[in-house]
Parts: sequence; C-alpha cells; structure tokens
Amino acid sequence: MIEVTDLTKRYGDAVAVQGVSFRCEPGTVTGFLGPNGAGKSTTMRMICGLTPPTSGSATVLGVPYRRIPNPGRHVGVLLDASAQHSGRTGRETLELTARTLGVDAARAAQMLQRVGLPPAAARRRVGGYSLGMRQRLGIAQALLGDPRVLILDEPANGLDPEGIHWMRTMLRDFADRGGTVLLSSHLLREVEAVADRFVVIAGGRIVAQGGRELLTASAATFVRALNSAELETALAEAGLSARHCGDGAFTVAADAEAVGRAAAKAGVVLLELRPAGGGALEELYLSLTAAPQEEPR
Ligand SMILES: Nc1ncnc2c1ncn2[C@@H]1O[C@H](COP(=O)(O)OP(=O)(O)OP(=O)(O)O)[C@@H](O)[C@H]1O
Repeated sequence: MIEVTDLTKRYGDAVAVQGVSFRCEPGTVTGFLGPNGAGKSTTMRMICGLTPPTSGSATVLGVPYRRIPNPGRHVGVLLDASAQHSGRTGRETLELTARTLGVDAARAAQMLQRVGLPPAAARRRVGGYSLGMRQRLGIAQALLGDPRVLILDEPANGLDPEGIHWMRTMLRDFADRGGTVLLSSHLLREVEAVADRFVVIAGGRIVAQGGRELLTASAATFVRALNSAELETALAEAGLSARHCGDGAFTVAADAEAVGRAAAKAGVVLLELRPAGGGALEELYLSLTAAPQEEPR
C-alpha cells in the first residue's frame, strides 16, 4: 500500500508538485501518467524519501519510506536506470545489492536471467549497456529483495516491444499475487494495457484519477460552430468546460444535449455536434500533451 497525502514540493518560487493525494492498493497496478515535467519523478522521489516535501506526507506499507528497516526487502524502487555504476558488470551490480539486502547471491543470477539479461550480458560492464539493458538491470535490482511494493519511474523507456511485453506480464503477475505497483509513464498507451488505476498529473497537480472506466466512459462532445468565439462564450456562460481542438472546434466535457442546448440558447449556428470518441482518459491526455502546460498556481 502506498498513501500520498497532500504532497507539495516547491523549488524557490517554482511549484513542482502541488497538493497531490492518491492511494495504491495491494493487488493493483497504478499508472502514474503525465507529460514531461508534470511532477511524476518529484512525487516518486518524495514517496521514497529522496526529496523532502515542502508539505504533505507519503507512506509505504503504512510508514514513511525512510522508517522502513532494510527497505529493499519490502519496496523495490527504480527511479533512474542511468544511475548505476558504469564500471561494474551487471552481475557485480546485482551481487553487491544482494549483499546489501542480505539476500542469497544465487538470487542475483536468477534475477538477471528473469529480466532477460543472460550470463554473457551480465558479464559486461554497465557502461556499455543500452538504456533498455539498464532498465532490465534496474528492474532486477528492484525485484531482488522480493518486495511487496514496486515503485518504477518510466521503466519502459528504452525497452524494445518484447521488453515492454515482458515487463507488463511481470507487473501484472506481481500485482495478481498481492503486490502493489506504482508505475510512471508519459505515454498512455504504455500503461493502459496493464494498469488497474490511473493517476494523471499535469503542471504539478492531479487532474484525474480513477479506474479502467476512464478508458471507455466518455461524456465528451465535439462541437464546431460558424462563429467559434460566439460558441466559446455560449459554452462558458453555460458553465461547460471546453478546449480548442483546432479549426474553430471544441471538445466539451459534457454530453451532446447539454452542448446543443447551450448553443441554441445563445443562437449559435452549429456545423458539427457529436460524441468526441475515444475514452475520457485519452481525450484528457491528448489535451494535456497537445497544449502548452499551464503554470501551477
Ligand atoms: N531539483 C530541482 N530543482 C528545481 N526544479 C526542479 C527540480 N526537480 C524538478 N524540478 C522541476 O519540477 C517540475 C517537475 O519535474 P519532474 O521531474 O518531477 O517531472 P516529470 O513528470 O518526472 O517529468 P519527466 O517525464 O520529464 O521526467 C519540472 O518543472 C522540473 O523542472
């Protein structure tokens, strides 16, 4: 279980993370989604006690991460696959971690095999590894202590399609056996195949969270008018939240009837009015990644 309560991180005047709260339950994979610079890494670093929060708190398995004795035996963490010592071989890296964790060194070899780093690759220095190989090594390291919780920051970066498939299967299996997974990504496609829950962050704030219903349910409506300024005013007057999607059109977070009524009330001539298509999460995510990010207030 991971519990994040009202976490905020400021760097001087800049707000990296603002009032972030969510929970990750045992038996689930939570996809932590957000465009570049959204605040995912900062949040994960705060959860793992690497960055002190300005305010708010985070617990893992009921206590702050730093209070967990020998944390690697309980929580597997991969925050930066490039941070490994480049002069050591993959095998040396894992054997050293095994020693630190008090895990049988034989498990290091098993894990390397499990993540797809066969003996020949494990004998090479990490400095010569591709990003995908480093990610695999980082995942092996995270799994080495047989933890109940996994916290992985963009683990799919650099993995080939087979690697991504392998990782999804591994995470699903981990959660199905009662583990808790928090997995970040800037790509919806990467997490939608495996996540049970989604937490979406943008500009340091949580903008959506929920289960897989977010992938399908959509009350959004696509609307285009002869005069887009008039339509924008009409939608605002009706209290409907809309975003431009080019060519004078808008996607509105409301059903077609509400949008049609708002336009009719203001005498706005519509050229198109239809369900926006795609799931609510996809719509939202597209709007977040297409538009320049709003500064957190
Ligand atoms: N040490 C720091 N000092 C100042 N600003 C920082 C620091 N670390 C992060 N930030 C800022 O905080 C914001 C959030 O960054 P963060 O790395 O958490 O985002 P992210 O969602 O992980 O992005 P990415 O996918 O690009 O890694 C960014 O604007 C970033 O520039």
